[in-house]
Amino acid sequence: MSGTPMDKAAAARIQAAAAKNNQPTGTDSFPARAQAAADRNANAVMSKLFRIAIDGPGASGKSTTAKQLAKKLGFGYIDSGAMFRAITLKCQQNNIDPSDIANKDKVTEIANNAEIRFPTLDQVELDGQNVSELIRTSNISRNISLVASNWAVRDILANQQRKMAKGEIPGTISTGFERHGKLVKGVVMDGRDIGTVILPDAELKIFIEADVRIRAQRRFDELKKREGDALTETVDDVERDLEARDLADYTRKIAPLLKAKDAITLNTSHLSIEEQVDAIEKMVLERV
Ligand SMILES: Nc1ncnc2c1ncn2[C@@H]1O[C@H](COP(=O)(O)OP(=O)(O)O)[C@@H](O)[C@H]1O
Ligand SMILES: Nc1ccn([C@H]2C[C@H](O)[C@@H](COP(=O)(O)OP(=O)(O)O)O2)c(=O)n1
Repeated sequence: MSGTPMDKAAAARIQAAAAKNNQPTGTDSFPARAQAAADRNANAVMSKLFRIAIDGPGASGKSTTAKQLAKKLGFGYIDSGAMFRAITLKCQQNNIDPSDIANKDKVTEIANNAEIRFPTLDQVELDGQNVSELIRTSNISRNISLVASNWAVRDILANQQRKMAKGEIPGTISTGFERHGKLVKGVVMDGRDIGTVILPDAELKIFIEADVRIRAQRRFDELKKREGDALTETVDDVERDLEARDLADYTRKIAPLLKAKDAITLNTSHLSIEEQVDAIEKMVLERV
């Protein structure tokens, strides 16, 4: 795609200067080269990704919003929580208890060797297997905080998350959208430390919140839909689990859940999914 044409006055000025200096004005002329440089510059601006960092506590609506937003804008999507969930699952599959300090190196090895991919907006793959459903059980949620507070695991995943955001590790593709005649490509990443640690210079940072009872009810409904009569937990159980995980996330020493200074708070307690997606889409359009 070519960039914005130089304005006529600038081209005329260059043409006049070239004539004065007796320079050629054909395809290898200064104006032609200046136009090519302007095009390259415009393309460089367009190839810079618009990065949206979404953080917040569990079941506040981050991933639902991030996915729909990514779909609407044609952006890539990286679910950083799913990566911690996948490592927790892999520990369980290998009978490694992450709470046992003696297993520290084994947990690091698991994280180092785990290949986590997002082939579509809704799919999570671990070592080539679709684990999208397996990672969302309450059992994984209850055991994840030990993995999330392991600095070696965080370091390994942080590295992968930054590479994914740059497109250096294959992820969901950004096709982008047209705005003012330019193609805007981007990526949405959600988690706990995206705006503070992973992408501190993201173009837009959102901190999503919702009342804990509302979050518990939403997560309960989701689990009920997935597990049906097999679900043994009540809304109160889900609320207790969420509170315990929030506490672990807010108080851990490394990369705690924190609202970045320049993040915009969005409370979704009384919003519909469509309203929260539209609100962030509006913020994106205001900035590009
Ligand atoms: N505004 C909303 N109204 C009703 N349900 C919602 C809303 N936002 C999210 N949900 C639902 O709440 C549950 C938790 O949302 P999710 O996006 O998974 O949260 P998070 O990624 O923050 O853990 C999902 O089942 C989702 O469909
Ligand atoms: N960037 C991130 C993302 C998730 N985590 C950890 C802490 C979270 O409690 C778990 C699960 O995250 P996830 O976003 O999947 O959880 P919820 O869907 O919000 O319940 O992973 C993290 O430490 N850092």
